[in-house]
Amino acid sequence: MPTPHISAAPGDFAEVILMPGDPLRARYIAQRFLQDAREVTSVRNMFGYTGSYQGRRLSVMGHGMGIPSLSIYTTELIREYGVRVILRVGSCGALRQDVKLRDIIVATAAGTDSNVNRMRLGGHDFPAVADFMLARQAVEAAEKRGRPVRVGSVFTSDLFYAPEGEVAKNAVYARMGMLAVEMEVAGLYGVAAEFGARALGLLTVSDHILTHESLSAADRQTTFDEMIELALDVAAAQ
Ligand SMILES: O=P(O)(O)O[C@H]1O[C@H](CO)[C@@H](O)[C@H]1O
Ligand SMILES: O=c1cc[nH]c(=O)[nH]1
Repeated sequence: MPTPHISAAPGDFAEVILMPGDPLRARYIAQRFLQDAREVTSVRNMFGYTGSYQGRRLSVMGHGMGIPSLSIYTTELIREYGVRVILRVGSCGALRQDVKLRDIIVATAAGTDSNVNRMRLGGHDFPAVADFMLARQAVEAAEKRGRPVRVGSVFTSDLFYAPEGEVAKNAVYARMGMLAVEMEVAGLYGVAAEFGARALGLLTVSDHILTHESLSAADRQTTFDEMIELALDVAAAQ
């Protein structure tokens, strides 16, 4: 049944879905990589498509920016549409000099300044970790394609434009081993845990917090093919 945020009919989504924040990146992925892609939802222009990739039924849909938006779409996809595997394909800002623009990150875990996972766990800390098999398959797919990836934790921030005190914390996140900052992965892992799905965040570095290099909005929409191909390899293996 349609939800307040998704107009698709029952069965319209595949069990495996790729999710970028940007709905236009979702459209790009559907048009470029899926066979027989069909738009299944467009409420609020948060486009979703279902088609196939290498013979496997597959969906792609935007999840918007920030944990609250992602949580709405992923909860409804899992609970109402039977989605079982969610692969976020996002952008992020590098926190360390050894992480470069356009590097691909397999986000095995995420710290966060958001309170949502504590709300899920009675006020306690939640281990926001990726599904191990999905992470392993992503790393294996990268090795097979001869494509280097960074594997490690990221920081999921509620604020894109952080006040000075919060910006200063970027150095702490880096010191604590985090590779990059973005805005959804910790929330995705919390939703997946609560509703029994499996999830992985793959990220491409679009900005550098230390060097201030950055990609354009157009680049973020259409030039993440190397990461998307890895996500498709993982999706095809489910
Ligand atoms: O490019 P996406 O997937 O949207 O990811 C990153 O970009 C947005 C901020 O510009 C946030 O959603 C952040 O997580
Ligand atoms: O959340 C994000 C996404 C991309 N780049 C950043 O600096 N932050």
